[in-house]
Amino acid sequence: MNAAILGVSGYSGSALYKLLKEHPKVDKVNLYSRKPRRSLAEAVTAFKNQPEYLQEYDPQAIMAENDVLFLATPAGVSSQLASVFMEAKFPVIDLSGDLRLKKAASYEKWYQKPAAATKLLAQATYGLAEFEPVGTYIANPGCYATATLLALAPLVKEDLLQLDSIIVDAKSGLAGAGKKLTETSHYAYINENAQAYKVNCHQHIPEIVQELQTWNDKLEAIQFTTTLIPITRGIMVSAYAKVKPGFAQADLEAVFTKYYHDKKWVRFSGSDLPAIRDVIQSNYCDIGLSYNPVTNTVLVVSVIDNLLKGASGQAVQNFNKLFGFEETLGLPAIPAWP
Ligand SMILES: NC(=O)C1=CN([C@@H]2O[C@H](COP(=O)(O)OP(=O)(O)OC[C@H]3O[C@@H](n4cnc5c(N)ncnc54)[C@H](OP(=O)(O)O)[C@@H]3O)[C@@H](O)[C@H]2O)C=CC1
Ligand SMILES: CC(=O)N[C@@H](CCC(=O)OP(=O)(O)O)C(=O)O
Repeated sequence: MNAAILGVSGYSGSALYKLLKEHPKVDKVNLYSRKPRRSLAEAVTAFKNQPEYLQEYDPQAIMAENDVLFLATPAGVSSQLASVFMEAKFPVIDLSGDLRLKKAASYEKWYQKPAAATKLLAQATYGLAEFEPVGTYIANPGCYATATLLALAPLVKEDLLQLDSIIVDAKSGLAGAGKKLTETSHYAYINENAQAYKVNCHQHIPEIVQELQTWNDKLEAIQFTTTLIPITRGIMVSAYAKVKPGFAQADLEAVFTKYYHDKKWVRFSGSDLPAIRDVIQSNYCDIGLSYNPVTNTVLVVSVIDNLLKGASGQAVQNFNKLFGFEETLGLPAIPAWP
């Protein structure tokens, strides 16, 4: 089987390249770029011993030479590229947010860019791997959205929360912002610092709410804040909510165990709250919870490696599901420690 990547020179594209090169069912990885005729070594110095060249982006050639295309491009790109692949029913796994939101107006409001055509939005499948079936065009979830949705799913699906009380405090390392340098990604700014950003306007808010509403249509909104912290990889989500009367720590743990005991890439640890370090360089989402009977509030902590479970790892998980492979194939199950 051959796999194509557009965007290999970016952070999530590079992580994807490593996974696909080591995947037992992938014979060849073909790389395409808007800046072709470069060796991979020129595009990503860490890959200087790898033989591939970046080829011209040509949808017909991509479909002729590959079985699947991964798009690891920024928002605003795949909305322009998707239609030719959808018309041909050619499998695409899109790491960007372009086809995650079902309503074009919502995309335009939160991303401040023109949306993909409504027909394309309708054909894309939201790819939260633990809960959604795969389609031919998979809109891979956002990194914060993945960690948040996995933290809240059992509680929201079982209707155990006061739904207007959900507050999500999410923290991310810098690799989540991609390779582009900005004012806030200089070492002098990020080092020994923490900064809340995109408060009440983060593009993952509508994505999270859209998915939560498919699970519980009484939910209207969540409070969601993102903070940049001085690490390279990793996301920690702390989700707080008031619990309906009658539930204690053990009851909540039982619900999480029911949902996650058979999920290969979620490790629920009861009242032991996970740390970002526990999942780095793996495809795991680790989750723990603590119920406070004094305030009637549950805290659920979830951690992921944003470049793996939050991007390329979940993309390969979806690839495995799409082609009927074991969900764990080609994915790292041993985190880097220390
Ligand atoms: N980083 C993360 O943790 C996560 C990222 N994502 C999503 O994955 C996508 C990629 O993110 P990330 O890897 O961080 O981004 P980067 O900025 O690191 O990389 C972007 C890649 O896209 C390529 N690219 C940019 N513009 C175009 C274009 N017009 N046509 C073709 N290729 C283009 C770049 O190539 P070049 O500049 O060399 O031409 C580069 O390879 C984004 O949509 C992001 O939101 C999702 C979850 C987590
Ligand atoms: C630290 C950091 O800047 N993170 C990015 C994560 C975006 C992302 O990867 O998600 P999309 O695919 O939805 O754009 C952010 O907060 O926008």
